[in-house]
Amino acid sequence: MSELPGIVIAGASGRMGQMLIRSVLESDRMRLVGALEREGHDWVGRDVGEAMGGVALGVHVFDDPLEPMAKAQAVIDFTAPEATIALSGIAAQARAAHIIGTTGMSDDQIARLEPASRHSPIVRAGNMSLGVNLLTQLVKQVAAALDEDFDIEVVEAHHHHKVDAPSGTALMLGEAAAEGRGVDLAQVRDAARDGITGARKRGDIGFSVIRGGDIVGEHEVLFAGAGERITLKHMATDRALFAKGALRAALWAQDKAPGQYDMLDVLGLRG
Ligand SMILES: NC(=O)C1=CN([C@@H]2O[C@H](COP(=O)(O)OP(=O)(O)OC[C@H]3O[C@@H](n4cnc5c(N)ncnc54)[C@H](O)[C@@H]3O)[C@@H](O)[C@H]2O)C=CC1
Ligand SMILES: O=C(O)C1=N[C@H](C(=O)O)C[C@H](O)C1
Repeated sequence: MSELPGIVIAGASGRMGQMLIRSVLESDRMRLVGALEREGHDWVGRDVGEAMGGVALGVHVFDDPLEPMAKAQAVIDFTAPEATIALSGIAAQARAAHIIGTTGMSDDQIARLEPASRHSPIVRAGNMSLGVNLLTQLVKQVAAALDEDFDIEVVEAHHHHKVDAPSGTALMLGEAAAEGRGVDLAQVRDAARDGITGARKRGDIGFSVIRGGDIVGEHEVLFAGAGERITLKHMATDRALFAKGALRAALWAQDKAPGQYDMLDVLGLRG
């Protein structure tokens, strides 16, 4: 019988990193072969189980990805944009799938993933949950059915530690709305209202951002017309759902050709 796919978790000590490690350990379809943290982090060199406050697992935390990646069939990466770009090159060398949950990447940074995707599959999504990915398809459908008499607004709320805005999910939802309407999001995006902004521009897609407490992730797309409003909403109450999607992507990617994919591909939702 062939061995279970070996998984490396990047950003091991983070909110998602720890959730992902627990999820891999609970899975009977994959095995944890390594953990990564940034250079200088106090987890580097330690057993990851002990660093998490539990029993030793015989799996160590590295700051250099080369050694753990040599044993990996996939790396699951919820870190930060520049860390993700650097890791893409090493995943490509190892011919391992790179599952990217990191958000806040600029268009230039996303373009820098392309060389790696010629050697191994990359699955990247601003939100790995089934619910949000289904919601993008509903948003696209509603946006296609309504004209610009309906103003589209995306509202998101997250915990006070989050460093990027609008969230990756809000941008996915904005992209879905723009696609449904047949416009380029970059041309209609309005994400910075403050002061005397002037009246809302017809056709714009607006973004509002809330940061507070321990909110896991809430997203609402509002279609506001004259005398009526439609709202489509998703609420995440447990980070486990993002981890579940990421593990599913890691398994799905095992027999895929090099290239760039997203969770619509993984979940078979592309419409
Ligand atoms: N796509 C999705 O479904 C989801 C995406 N995210 C995104 O995942 C990212 C991480 O989120 P959190 O876990 O909440 O943040 P966090 O700040 O708790 O964790 C990030 C971890 O990455 C580590 N890191 C930074 N540079 C590194 C490097 N070069 N090598 C290895 N590790 C490095 C940090 O030390 C930290 O432990 C964010 O971009 C967030 O928006 C979060 C939840 C769901
Ligand atoms: O940083 C987070 O926590 C989350 N980030 C993702 C995003 O930017 O949309 C996904 C989820 O909402 C949680």
